[in-house]
Amino acid sequence: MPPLMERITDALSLVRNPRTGADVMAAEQVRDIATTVDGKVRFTLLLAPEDDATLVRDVRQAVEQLDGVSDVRVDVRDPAQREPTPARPAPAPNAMHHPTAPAPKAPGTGRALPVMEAASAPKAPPRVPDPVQYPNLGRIIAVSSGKGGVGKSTVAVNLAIALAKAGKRVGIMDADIYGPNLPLMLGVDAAPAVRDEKIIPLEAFGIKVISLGFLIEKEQPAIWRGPIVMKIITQFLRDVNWGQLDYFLVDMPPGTGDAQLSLVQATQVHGAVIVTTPQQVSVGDALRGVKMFERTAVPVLGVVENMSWFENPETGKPIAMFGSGGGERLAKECGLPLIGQIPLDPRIQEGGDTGRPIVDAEPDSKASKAIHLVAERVMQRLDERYP
Ligand SMILES: Nc1ncnc2c1ncn2[C@@H]1O[C@H](COP(=O)(O)OP(=O)(O)OP(=O)(O)O)[C@@H](O)[C@H]1O
Repeated sequence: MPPLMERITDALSLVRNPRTGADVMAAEQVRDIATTVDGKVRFTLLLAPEDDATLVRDVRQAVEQLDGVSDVRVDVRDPAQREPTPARPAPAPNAMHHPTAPAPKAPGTGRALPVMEAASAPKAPPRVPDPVQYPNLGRIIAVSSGKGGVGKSTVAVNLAIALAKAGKRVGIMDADIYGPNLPLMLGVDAAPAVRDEKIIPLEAFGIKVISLGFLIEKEQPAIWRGPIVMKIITQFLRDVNWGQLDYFLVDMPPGTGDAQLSLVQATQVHGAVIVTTPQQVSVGDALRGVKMFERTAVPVLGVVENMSWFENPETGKPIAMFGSGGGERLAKECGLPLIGQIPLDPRIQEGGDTGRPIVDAEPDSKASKAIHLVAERVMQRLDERYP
């Protein structure tokens, strides 16, 4: 049977708005679909004043009749209303914490996010939550990039392992909710256990890791937005049993969207690392990222240029494959230090695809050494800022 989320979206695609004749999925009238492990489904329906209210019943019925669905909750919202900002989640435990809640399902059998019970559309006026301190997480570092595909996750994972190899206690959270790829890169993919109302992170290469990829059904459409993103991030910070860490890395989605804002609203981020590539002619995207962190009082620790050069296997000389100077230009323009240049190395991609990051697989490679250098500089910059 296809995953529940797919069946829900398929069922909703058959529901037509009598006023427009369009199906509610194609017309983007349904938002923020969330499921729990025990079959509770919740979503928002945008219902304009001129729409027929029977649409609420129709969408509910379409989902209720699906196998495995135990409860359906439809939050109706006027599309003219501004998207609500969630109030800070109440400390009270939600579905995931319920002692009788079933454990997450095994991998590949239709996992669902065990977090959505409390994800109600707030009735109170929107307010921005106060950041919460999580002293057990140590220094919180956001690894970010202006664009996708520059190697941000690769840098985050290898940096985390390099810090662990330096004797630090390290955790990493995949906030790249639109394309969580830490499970693949670290070769771990299982539904984490829940013990004493906390999620137990998985461990790989000496680091603790949690990813939405462990919890959602595969191929789930990327429709996490606004309030739901905030919920996920808060739960990953608060409801995962991280133990005491020295460094907590957050692999951000590219750009400056919901997740970036949610993270800085949810907690104090001690520093950000911006990953870029040499060919980034225009530094505009990355610059916007830097500005966003600065606006939210998150110090940017530096710029890492990835895929900086390629070593000619015959001569051992570096070749600038993709032009040069992008990282330096960005660093200069933002008044930031360039804290590392990582070469293009096919073994990095191999390591990413096979779940054996290069810092572990090829510790003596130039790429690994460059990453260790980044780790040292990150630690140093944080020590300077937070003596
Ligand atoms: N220095 C490198 N040398 C060779 N391949 C690399 C290097 N850095 C990253 N890659 C490869 O490039 C691809 C993109 O990397 P990655 O997924 O880390 O990028 P990203 O910026 O996190 O992308 P997105 O945000 O879109 O997920 C991957 O296949 C990765 O293995």
